[in-house]
Amino acid sequence: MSIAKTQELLGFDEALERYDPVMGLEVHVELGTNTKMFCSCPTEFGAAPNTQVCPTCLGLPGSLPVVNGAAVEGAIRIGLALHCEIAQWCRFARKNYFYPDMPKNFQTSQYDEPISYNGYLDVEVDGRSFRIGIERAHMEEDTGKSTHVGGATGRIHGADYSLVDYNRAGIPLIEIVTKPIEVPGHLAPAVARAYVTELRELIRALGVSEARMERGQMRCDVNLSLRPKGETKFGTRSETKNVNSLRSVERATRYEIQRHAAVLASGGRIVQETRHFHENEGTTTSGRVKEEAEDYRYFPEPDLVPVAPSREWVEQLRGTLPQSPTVHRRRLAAEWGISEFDMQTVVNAGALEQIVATIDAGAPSDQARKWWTGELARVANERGVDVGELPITPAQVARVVGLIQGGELTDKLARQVVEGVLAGEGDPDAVVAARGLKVVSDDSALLAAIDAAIAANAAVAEKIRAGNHAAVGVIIGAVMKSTRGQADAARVRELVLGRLS
Ligand SMILES: Nc1ncnc2c1ncn2[C@@H]1O[C@H](COP(=O)(O)OP(=O)(O)OP(=O)(O)O)[C@@H](O)[C@H]1O
Ligand SMILES: [Mg+2]
Ligand SMILES: [Mg+2]
Repeated sequence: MSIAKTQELLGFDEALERYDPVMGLEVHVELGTNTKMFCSCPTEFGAAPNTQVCPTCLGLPGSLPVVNGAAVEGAIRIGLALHCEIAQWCRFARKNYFYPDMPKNFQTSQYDEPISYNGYLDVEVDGRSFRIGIERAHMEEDTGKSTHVGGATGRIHGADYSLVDYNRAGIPLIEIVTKPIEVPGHLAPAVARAYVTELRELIRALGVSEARMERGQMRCDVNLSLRPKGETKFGTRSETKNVNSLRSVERATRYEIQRHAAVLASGGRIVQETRHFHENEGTTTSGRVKEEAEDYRYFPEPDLVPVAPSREWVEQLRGTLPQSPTVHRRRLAAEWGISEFDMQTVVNAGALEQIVATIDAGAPSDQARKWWTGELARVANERGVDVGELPITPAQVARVVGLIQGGELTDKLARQVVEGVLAGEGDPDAVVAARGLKVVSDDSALLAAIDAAIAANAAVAEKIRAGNHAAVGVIIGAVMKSTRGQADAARVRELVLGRLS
């Protein structure tokens, strides 16, 4: 059943003839610290619900928060990597609102005094570079996680009941907010995706988070507005919350451009509201009318001392920054002998990390690239997920490549092995065994198949005997068919010619 109401859309190109989009991206990153932001609860992913909680992260009376130094360090390193200024002195603030996933009824965040501000990140799309301004990157804590059960939709409206897990409440978050982004409209969705991709690479290079979007370790809010061409004043924005894959960031941006355009073109008004993106339908629906900043009644957190990182510490942390992802990619491209354009294809496929890991597991770089940007990218696209979410590991891909190079699999058989791994049939070797996919390398077995093919194609065999070697393909084809593609074609050719000379 389609849940999202079908909404009038304007064609993408048509929308961009009349309006220019303005975007703002808010990315939340969960830091991979051992303990939470303001208490010493563990942060392990996947623990039984409500087992990693204490009076502080549950907001019980009498509990007091203490700032996690490792989280501040992570925040500063992220700020420095984004070319931000680091505050000499900053405070936490209470952001007040009521929601069941937030036991304290306020979120400890930062408001007008973020730890870092005014930076940028460069991204590349279609061979063009865009500098995305960073407004600020501030520290806060995550909320609990709610699950809405039953009802007609499985969503909060109409659910029978909701469950909440507070293990996530209090996990350190860095919220990275861009300045308004103005790029050529037709590139806006790709630039949004490229920005989140680049940011993810950077966060991983820093080692501060695994930034796995499918685990919610990195989530993006897509703010979007349109303004009539030639106008300078920004239009009213919508804010699509918690978009959780690279592909969805791109799709949500595109959808909102088309939806805004349809509303505006028909004389309607955009209301400032939060929206939800639905992966299956590729649409957004209205969430809640957005609070204004004053609705949150921000005020300085009285239970925490200000954070005043010394300049020596900041400079020392600057010294720990990794090579920028751009420089790192240039080095890899040179190592692999590919152009920067090919490298961009790899990055935009979101496959860089998988390829590096596959090479580390022993595969040559061209083979690793071929699988991740070819067959696996195709399957990911078909399933509507990012390649990193496919149920196959770099080590498994490296094993498949190894089997091809050892002459035990042909390319065609290898694709079936990969299909088996993706279908959950186990490791490559298990799939080979279970599906009987090994190359038939035993000559006597091949000869039996060859003799049968010769007998079935007597006229062709006669031509080959008479010296017409071009006809050999017919016999090879018949052998490949009878061995279900499990023979090595080159070896079959040798044997057929040997038989018929
Ligand atoms: N008219 C607009 N059109 C598109 N983007 C906008 C517009 N005005 C602001 N933005 C962008 O939207 C984002 C707003 O994020 P910000 O965190 O500042 O505020 P918020 O969304 O009100 O707060 P919250 O953190 O509670 O979601 C920024 O990236 C900003 O650049
Ligand atoms: Mg927002
Ligand atoms: Mg925000």
